[in-house]
Amino acid sequence: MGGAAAAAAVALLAATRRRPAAGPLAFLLPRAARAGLHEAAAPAAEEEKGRTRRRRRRRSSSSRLLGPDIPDTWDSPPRAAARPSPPSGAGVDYDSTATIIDGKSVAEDIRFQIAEEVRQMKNAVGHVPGLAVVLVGDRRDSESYVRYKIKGCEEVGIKSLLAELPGNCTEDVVVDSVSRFNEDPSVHGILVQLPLPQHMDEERILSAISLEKDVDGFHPLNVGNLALRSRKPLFVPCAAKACLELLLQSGIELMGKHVTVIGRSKVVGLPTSLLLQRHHATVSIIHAFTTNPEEITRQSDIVISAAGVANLVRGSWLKKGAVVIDVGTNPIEDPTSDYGYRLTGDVCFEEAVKLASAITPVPGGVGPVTIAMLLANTLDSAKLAYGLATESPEL
Ligand SMILES: Nc1nc(=O)c2c([nH]1)NC[C@@H]1CN(c3ccc(C(=O)N[C@@H](CCC(=O)O)C(=O)O)cc3)C=[N+]21
Repeated sequence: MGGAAAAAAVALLAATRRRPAAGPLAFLLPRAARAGLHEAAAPAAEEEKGRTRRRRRRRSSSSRLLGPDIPDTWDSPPRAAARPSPPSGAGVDYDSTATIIDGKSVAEDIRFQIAEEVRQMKNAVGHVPGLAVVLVGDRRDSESYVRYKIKGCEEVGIKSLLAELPGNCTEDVVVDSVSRFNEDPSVHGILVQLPLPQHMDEERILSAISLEKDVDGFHPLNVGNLALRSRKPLFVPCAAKACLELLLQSGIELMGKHVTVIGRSKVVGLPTSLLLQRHHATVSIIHAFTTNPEEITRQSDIVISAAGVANLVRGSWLKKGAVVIDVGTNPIEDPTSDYGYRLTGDVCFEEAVKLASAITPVPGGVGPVTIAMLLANTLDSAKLAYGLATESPEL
């Protein structure tokens, strides 16, 4: 190592040591992770900010949710702050409360359309789509989500199959169950409900799902194709699609907007941030090691929270007029409710509703649309299987 490189390495080490072990969201982490592990700070490379780019549509066929396919063409030399955008909703009276984005009715419309397509499929090929759900263990929240999924299938005429396995079964038993569904031609989508019991290797079980039936979109090839803008994944994770659907249907501009995604899970945070980049948003991702989450979030035009922490996002985290999408579904003990608990989001709704220009409630926001997107992915998979798809993704 040369002198300069060695000096740089020492400086980096020193900087690393100076960093606190974890940021304010560290309570999200298991104890072991909090104690020592931490990641390199992400360079705040907001390259696109303030620069103009030529907008040219190359291909009109890319589907709406995957975002418009526009090349990154940089003006040279870059002009700083070329497009100062006014604060979104400027001039609006913020004493008035936010528009409540009605996920239930969006989901209903999507289900109506899916039901019609399922009928057409049955007429054309004599088959309906099939969804298999694998539920391991007896978590109450997982049991309710699985119930919603099966009810959704019934409403649109999709066949559903449920494999319920005990929490103490072996990984092999789960993989066998997945393999049987892989081979069943009446099954077009397979979903293994997460989280799995701690002793199980999630990656092994999820990679047993065949790519063509991965309606959750968690297969590495689907995630990779989502990340590569020139490619199209077979399936995009349902919650990410739900967030984009709600933003697009609410007429919210994404191109060039600063969006903060709180959480980086494969179920929500990661795919949502990738999808947003395909829509040309400038994306900040906040997680348990982020040192200044409140500051970053307060600069955002749009905040999407999927941290799984009740009341994490307070009013002080939001810029006036921001759009808030709350993906959190946190079970809170409530003896007065039917199942002994109720759901609450990540966002302190009472505070946020006074500042935001639009906000999704919990329940009745992202959740129902997520289920509708699962049904949509299952329908798409069946269309591919029966040769009814008009547009084939790249593999
Ligand atoms: N392999 C896998 N795929 C998933 O997509 C997946 C998962 N595992 N594990 C858990 C999370 C969570 N999730 C929800 C979906 C719908 C509602 C939903 O419909 N919520 C209603 C609930 C209404 C109520 O209970 O009061 C609402 O928000 O209105 C909630 C949560 C999917 N997930």
